[in-house]
Amino acid sequence: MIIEVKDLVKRYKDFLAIDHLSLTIKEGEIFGLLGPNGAGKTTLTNTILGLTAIDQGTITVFGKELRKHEREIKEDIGLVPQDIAVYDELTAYENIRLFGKLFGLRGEALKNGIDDALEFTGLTHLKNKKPSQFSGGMKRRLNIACAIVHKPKLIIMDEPTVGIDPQSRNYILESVKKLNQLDCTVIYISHYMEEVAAICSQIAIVDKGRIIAKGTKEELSRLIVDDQVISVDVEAPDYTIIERLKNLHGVKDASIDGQTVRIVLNELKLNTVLSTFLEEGSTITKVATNTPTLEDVFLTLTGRALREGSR
Ligand SMILES: Nc1ncnc2c1ncn2[C@@H]1O[C@H](COP(=O)(O)OP(=O)(O)OP(=O)(O)O)[C@@H](O)[C@H]1O
Repeated sequence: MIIEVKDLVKRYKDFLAIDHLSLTIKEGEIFGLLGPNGAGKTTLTNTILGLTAIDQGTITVFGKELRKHEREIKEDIGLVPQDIAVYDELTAYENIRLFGKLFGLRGEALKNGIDDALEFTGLTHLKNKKPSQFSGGMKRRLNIACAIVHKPKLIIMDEPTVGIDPQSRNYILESVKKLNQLDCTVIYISHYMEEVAAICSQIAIVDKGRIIAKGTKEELSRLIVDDQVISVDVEAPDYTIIERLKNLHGVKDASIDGQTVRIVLNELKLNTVLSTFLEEGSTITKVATNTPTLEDVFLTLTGRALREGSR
C-alpha cells in the first residue's frame, strides 16, 4: 500500500471536516477522489501531505508513519494545488528550477529534472517566457511541471482542470495517464465525474468527510444496479418478439414502447438478444445500452446531485 489512512478525524473548530475516515491506496493506481464542493477532499489530501494537523487517526505513506517520517515522505510527493502557485515574475524555467531546488535537487539532477518536466508538459518552447503571458491552461501545465521536477513516486492533483479550455484539459488528462505509466501513483481530486470515470483505476466517493463508496467505475455502478437495460428500435415491433425475448435466459423483462423494445437483463447477452430480433425478421434501426453513471451512484447513495455548479 502506498497510503493507509485509519480512523482519521479532522475538525475545524466545531465543524467535522473528516469524519472517522479510513482509506488504502495501492501503488500504481490513478486514484480518484470524487465528491461535491466542501466534501473534504482537499482536507484529506492536505492531511496526507502533513499540511493540516489531525485530531485523531493514523496516516502511513510509503509504509512509514507520517508523524515520524514527514520530511522524507514529502520528498517523494508532488502536489498540483487547486490554485495555481507559480511566480509571475520568474520565467517558466526559473519557476521549475525554484521548485527543484526546494526539493533538494542540484547540478545535473536539477537540470535534467527541469528539462524533463518542461518536455513532459509541452512547455519547452516557452521556457524563457513568464507565466503572465500564459493562458490558464499553460499556467496549469507549468504548475504540473513544478510538481514533477523531482520525479515523485506519488503525485496529488487537486482539480487541475478547473477553468481551462478543452484542449489543455485533454492535455492534462493525457499527462496524468502518461505519468502513471512512468510508475507514478496519482491521486486525482475532482468533482467532474466524467474525468474521474475516464482516467481513474479506483474511485472513492467522498461526502461530508466520509468515504461513502469505493471501487472501480464498474464496481461502483454495480452497487446500485445489477441489471442492464437495452433499448432496441425496430421498424415494426410485435408481441411475438416480446414473448421470445422473455423466454431467454437472463432476460428479466421485455416491453414495447412505440418502435422501441426495452429489455431488462440481469446478465448481459447482447448477442442472443440481437439474434432473436434477426431470426424474427425484424429490421433493427438503433441499439442503446444504459449503464448507470457515477452521477447515478452518488445520487442513489446520497439523494443529492454530485455537481452543484457547472464548468
Ligand atoms: N481552514 C479551514 N477553516 C475552516 N473550515 C475549513 C477550512 N478548510 C476547509 N474548511 C471546510 O471544510 C470542509 C471541507 O473542505 P475541503 O476544501 O476539504 O472540501 P473539498 O471537497 O476539497 O471541496 P472543493 O471541491 O470545494 O475544494 C468545507 O466545508 C470547508 O468550508
